Amino acid sequence: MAEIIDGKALAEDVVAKVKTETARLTETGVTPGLAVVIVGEDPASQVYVASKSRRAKECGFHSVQHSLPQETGEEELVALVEELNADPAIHGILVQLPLPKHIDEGRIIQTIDPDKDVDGFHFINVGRLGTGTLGSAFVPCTPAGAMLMLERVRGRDLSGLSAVVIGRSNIVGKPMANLLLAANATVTIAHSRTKDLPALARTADVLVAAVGRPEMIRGDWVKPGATVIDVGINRIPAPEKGEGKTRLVGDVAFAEAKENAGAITPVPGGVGPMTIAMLMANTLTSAFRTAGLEPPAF
Ligand SMILES: Nc1nc2c(c(=O)[nH]1)N[C@@H](CN(C=O)c1ccc(C(=O)N[C@@H](CCC(=O)O)C(=O)O)cc1)CN2
Repeated sequence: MAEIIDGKALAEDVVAKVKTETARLTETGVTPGLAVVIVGEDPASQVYVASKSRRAKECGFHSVQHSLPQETGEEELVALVEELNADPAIHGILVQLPLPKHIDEGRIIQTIDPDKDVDGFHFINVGRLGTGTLGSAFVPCTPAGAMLMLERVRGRDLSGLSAVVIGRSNIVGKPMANLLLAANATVTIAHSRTKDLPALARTADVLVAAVGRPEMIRGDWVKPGATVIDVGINRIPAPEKGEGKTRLVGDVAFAEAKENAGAITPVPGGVGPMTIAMLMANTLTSAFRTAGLEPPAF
């Protein structure tokens, strides 16, 4: 039976460290500032943004939230991001995704000052991560959190281990693969066109699922003793809980996979809470850099 890697507990540890380091930085006259921008009324996005703003306050940050209506124009959003770029009290800017369809997401992300891009989505930060220039990069929060969870069971150096990342998104799959490579794992990125995915998954000492398909990765895809990191967060119908009720599941069939895995992250309570904790860590890092100080390591 696998060890369950508790994302909620680890997220609390990260936030506790952010709080301590924020207090230390604030004594020098710099308070970390985070601006969170949301456009529209998507209920899940509203929950995530509220959690981010709440966590930022809890950490002692200067926390600003801009909630814009669904019909906000692209130029208006660009203007807001430029204003935040120029605001010295703001060290981190996060624009919640997805944006409404009439707004070019790519343009908005590239408008964010790379040195305030605490989501790590700007080309400059993608390039820094891709070239292993991690000292100056912002690493996207979900893969950064997933790596901390992995570190708890496998340590920092993954030399000699094979890692398979299922999913090739810019937000999770590709940065995760780069982080695993930077930790010396031998990395394969798999996707919907990969031949015999179950057989490839079974070769992995570290299996990362980031496909966005509920419970696609079955128990017999998991090599005995492997570490399984489930990045998927999918809401599915749960008629057993009552009519119209839903429940959250990952991309991994958890009950089956935990029988084979050595360690596994749950959903909920796994990578999700770590995403928000790492946003706090990235914002703190940005504030330390702005102050010309060495940021704490997470
Ligand atoms: N600009 C960004 N947009 C989005 C990101 C991101 O990193 N940056 N990631 C996701 C959503 N997300 C944060 O924004 C996020 C998703 C899920 C969780 C989380 O804690 N999930 C809980 C379950 C919550 C529930 O009950 O619904 C869990 O897994 O335990 C946190 C953050 C897309 N957009």
